[in-house]
Amino acid sequence: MTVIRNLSRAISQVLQSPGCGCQTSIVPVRCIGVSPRQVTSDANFHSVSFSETDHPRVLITGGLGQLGVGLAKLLRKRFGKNNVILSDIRKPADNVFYSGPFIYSDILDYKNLREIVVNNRITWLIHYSALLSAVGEANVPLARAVNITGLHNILDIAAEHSLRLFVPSTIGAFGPTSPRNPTPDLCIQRPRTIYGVSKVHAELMGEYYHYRYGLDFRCLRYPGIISADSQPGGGTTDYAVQVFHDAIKTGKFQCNLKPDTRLPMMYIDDCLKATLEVMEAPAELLTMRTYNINAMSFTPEELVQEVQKHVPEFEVTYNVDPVRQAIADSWPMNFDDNNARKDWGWKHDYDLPELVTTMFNFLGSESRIAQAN
Ligand SMILES: NC(=O)c1ccc[n+]([C@@H]2O[C@H](COP(=O)([O-])OP(=O)(O)OC[C@H]3O[C@@H](n4cnc5c(N)ncnc54)[C@H](O)[C@@H]3O)[C@@H](O)[C@H]2O)c1
Ligand SMILES: C[C@@H](O)[C@H](N)C(=O)O
Repeated sequence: MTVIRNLSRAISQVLQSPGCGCQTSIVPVRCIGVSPRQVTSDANFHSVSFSETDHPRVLITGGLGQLGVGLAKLLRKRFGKNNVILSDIRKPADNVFYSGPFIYSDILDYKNLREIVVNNRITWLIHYSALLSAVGEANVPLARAVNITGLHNILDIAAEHSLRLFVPSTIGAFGPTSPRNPTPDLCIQRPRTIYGVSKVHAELMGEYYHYRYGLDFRCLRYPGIISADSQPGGGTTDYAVQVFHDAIKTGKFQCNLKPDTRLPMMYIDDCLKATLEVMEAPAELLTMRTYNINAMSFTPEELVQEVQKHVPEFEVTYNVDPVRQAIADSWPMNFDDNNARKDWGWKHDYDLPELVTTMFNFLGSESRIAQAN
């Protein structure tokens, strides 16, 4: 019995090693790189073999947005600076450029993506490029190209090169006919934004590639993310970041959502921690490939009350943006993330008071430094 237990533990350790993207085969001998673009209907993907001490070689697409730079910092601490490559179509700031490898990559250029993956021996792909909810509604053709066509490129590259692939989804993948309080992992998903539609598409395509081709696809539905040292890229939850900057700069804030609009939110450190944890989770713990994650849920009114504990004279007025309000009214109010907690031990660190204190500590010290210079 002991021998069998040890043997099965050894096999599962091989399957759990960070670089191993294999679920379908117990003995991943070598990579057979077959792309769904190139091949037969019954193709099966196999993993590259890795020694257990190997670190993954990570490529982050869309890395200059709100989340990518922070994720690169976290992953570089864990896997080494040169094992994590940031990429985007924009020009990086000096501090980002000099903090580790950066490369130009347009996800709509399949050949260029493939070249980057091959030349850098990438094993993990974190796909952050996207147009968010509000900017997506302002430019539907571009959102469709980046969020859907771009995703197809990413899926094919990941399958062809046996990568472990992370694609974030969002609370925006639900719509007005979904249960909103709370919203479980599995329920009706009929979003009314191109952003939401593209994210449901990503969830379904990723899961399909997983079951059809053995792609190691992993996906978390993020709530609205709040960060101090990076700006949001044009979403419906952006107000919850701007409020801190305005409280410090002017003591006044104009909110573009109604005071009682409740949405799930999360501090960036929790979001990045969850992303690393799900990427490192042993495959056999994942009973699903797409999980809700949650930390807190609040309205603008509740956030303002918490902000006023730090800036008592803080004033807010409401000037509702009908596009953003309609989007927010169709999204979850509370997120049910019990499956993530049960399967791979997800646990958030920041609640609302902790988040607000952390934001003010960070932004306050930044503005003191700016005043001193
Ligand atoms: N920030 C949030 O609150 C939040 C919540 C849920 C899900 N997400 C998801 O997390 C991911 C990262 O979010 P973010 O807030 O950092 O987004 P962001 O909008 O701040 O950044 C997206 C990046 O994608 C890049 N990009 C656009 N077109 C591209 C192309 N053709 N090729 C390569 N890059 C391109 C942009 O230059 C930008 O830097 C997105 O997929 C988003 O949907 C974010
Ligand atoms: C929620 C999330 O996907 C993004 N922050 C948006 O509002 O569009």
